[in-house]
Amino acid sequence: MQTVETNLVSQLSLVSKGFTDGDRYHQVLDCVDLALHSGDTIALTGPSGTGKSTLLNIIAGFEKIDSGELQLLGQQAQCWQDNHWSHFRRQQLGIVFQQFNLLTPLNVLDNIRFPLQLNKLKWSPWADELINQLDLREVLARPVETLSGGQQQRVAIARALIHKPSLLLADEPTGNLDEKAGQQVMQLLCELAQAANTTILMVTHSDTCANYMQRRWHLEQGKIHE
Ligand SMILES: Nc1ncnc2c1ncn2[C@@H]1O[C@H](COP(=O)(O)OP(=O)(O)OP(=O)(O)O)[C@@H](O)[C@H]1O
Repeated sequence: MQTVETNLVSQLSLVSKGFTDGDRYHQVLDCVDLALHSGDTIALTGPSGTGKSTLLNIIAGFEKIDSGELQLLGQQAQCWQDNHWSHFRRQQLGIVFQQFNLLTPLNVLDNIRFPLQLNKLKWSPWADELINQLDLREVLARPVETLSGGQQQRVAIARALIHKPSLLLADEPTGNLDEKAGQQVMQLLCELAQAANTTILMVTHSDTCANYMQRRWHLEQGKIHE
């Protein structure tokens, strides 16, 4: 009898993905197998251009796989329709994009509480803690486009965490922050992982940040090495 792993958040089996560049095919993931369990915190490292963002985009449903299987919360996600992906992203996922992807007509507070409104959730003590820890209280009324890169990154982190997602995908979440702010963000991520059993897959080029995570996956030449 097949046993079902209840704490399995995502599993990739023999996943391959590539892009066509003119008449050249560039393989980015080559038969990758990996499993993410509840509460796992993983740093994803590897040289520039090896496919780290692509892997996050696949798990978030922004890129389709060429072959293999993608499982999310026990379901075959490669068969999901757009509305199923939207539902999953809204309820289960927090994403910190490399380019932040903030909602530019809105101010900081409206950006941060957007996931709460989508999920019909109330403001919580955790929301206040995020704002304080990320030092955003003074700028809540400011339009996001008037903020510095580091401030925008902190808004993006607050927005990704505010609904306590079961899975957080973060693409270099401390890339624009100074050392102190970067360490505060890493501590927040670890706190969230413990308090809410959130699984974290975080792309980073920083050894210091990677050391905050329990495990490290290195992506190179299409393969993941632990
Ligand atoms: N939509 C796309 N169309 C064509 N090529 C793409 C696309 N997305 C990514 N690529 C290519 O796939 C490769 C992997 O890109 P990806 O952004 O995933 O790398 P990365 O490891 O995240 O890089 P970095 O560390 O510089 O952010 C690169 O060669 C990139 O040019």
